[in-house]
Amino acid sequence: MSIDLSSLWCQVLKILSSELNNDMSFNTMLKPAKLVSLDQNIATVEVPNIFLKQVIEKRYINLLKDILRSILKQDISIFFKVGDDANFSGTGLESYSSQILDRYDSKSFSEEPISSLNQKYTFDTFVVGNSNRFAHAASLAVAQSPARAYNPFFIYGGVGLGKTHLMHAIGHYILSQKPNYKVVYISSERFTNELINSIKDDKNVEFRNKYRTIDVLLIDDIQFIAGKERTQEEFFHTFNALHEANKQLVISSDRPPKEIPTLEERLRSRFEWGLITDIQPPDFETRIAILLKKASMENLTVPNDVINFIATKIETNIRELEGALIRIVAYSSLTNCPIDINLAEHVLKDILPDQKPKKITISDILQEVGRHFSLKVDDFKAKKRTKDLAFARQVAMYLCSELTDLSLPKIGEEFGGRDHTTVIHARDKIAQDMAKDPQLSMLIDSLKKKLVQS
Ligand SMILES: Nc1ncnc2c1ncn2[C@@H]1O[C@H](COP(=O)(O)OP(=O)(O)OP(=O)(O)O)[C@@H](O)[C@H]1O
Repeated sequence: MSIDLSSLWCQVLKILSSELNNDMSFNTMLKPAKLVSLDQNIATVEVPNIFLKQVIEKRYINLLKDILRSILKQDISIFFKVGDDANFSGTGLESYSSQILDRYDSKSFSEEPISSLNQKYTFDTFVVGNSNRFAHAASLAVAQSPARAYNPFFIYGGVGLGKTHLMHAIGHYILSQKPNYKVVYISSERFTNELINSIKDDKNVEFRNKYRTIDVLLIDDIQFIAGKERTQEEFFHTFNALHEANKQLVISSDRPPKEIPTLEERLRSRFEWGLITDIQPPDFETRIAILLKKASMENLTVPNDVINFIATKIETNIRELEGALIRIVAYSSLTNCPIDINLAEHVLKDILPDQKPKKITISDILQEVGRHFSLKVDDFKAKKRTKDLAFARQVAMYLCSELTDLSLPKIGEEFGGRDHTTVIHARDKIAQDMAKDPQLSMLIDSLKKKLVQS
């Protein structure tokens, strides 16, 4: 793509500043960011420090994606990296940038092996609790006997629960015992991009050699290759080559193999050959232990009541748990205020305004969809069946099945006593059409966003 990055970024910032209507957050959070590369459909945005990186990732990534999509007419993934530019220094937060594992350096295809293990992700720094005890024990067994204990080893669990950490820990452990081993950690997204680049650069053979001659392959977020035929095909052969050569494969995903949609059967069954283990969200005691460990690793002094407060507020994502701790410490150092509950409340209120997801009702959905299609709520319940109305009704049924926990018969009942099979048909039809029609997909996204935010 030959695009002038700075003029593209200027355009993005212009739209952003008018969308946000909020000069403060625009000036402090987003203005210092800059677009440093756009490779295939991956944009890399550099930000001055980890604090801004976390805030922008949490709050503005969807908006930025929408804007880039509207300008470039294609879906763009965005990765943030903390810049080492001198212009960015002086914020007092640079020390935190070392925590970033820059997994997404998406240059052209390179034959160099990747050995990007994060020094901080070891078994020593991993806090074991009920939620991850089995995953930890199995990871250790794999690390102690690569390709002999469990192969492949498949770890799954929700966002930010330690899957990547355990994979890196396996890699470090194996390298400490067998320094000559070729251990490769790669995200599935990068694997896909390298494959695309190797095709583009006519380097298929080199790509194959690179991935089929290693001793341990740690591949993260495998759900990303679902639906990507060529990547699945390539990965299938990589998997076979490594497995047949008795090399260790460790795979992570946000869900178990059988729940990954559009994953080829032959891959799914291979993922189930070895051991599958899950990681659950940590309980309160484990959250406290993780915060204490993190504070001591970073030499941070944080009072116990503040640690307790963070552990109470953030229940499901360890990345957010750590992020909250860092934000509180960063805020205190930038403002020279002591770390106490008041400051923690202030910082977390700002960053995590609403911990509890809003409960969305059928009536909310009918009103929102009705507003979009200029229909009255009663129209959805009526027997009338014009083409436009039928489509709006299907959209509303789809949203009801996605955003409420009501049963399908109950949803049908709310739409003028329709049968639950009508709801199933509407739900599946919209889901299938969304996969083919980006405009419909954008419409559903924007309706969802409005419903969640209203
Ligand atoms: N048990 C743990 N002990 C200490 N730190 C942990 C633990 N679990 C997770 N973390 C930390 O939480 C952060 C997020 O973990 P990680 O990146 O491994 O999550 P993930 O499950 O791979 O998330 P994603 O699905 O987003 O890739 C990391 O900084 C990691 O070190």
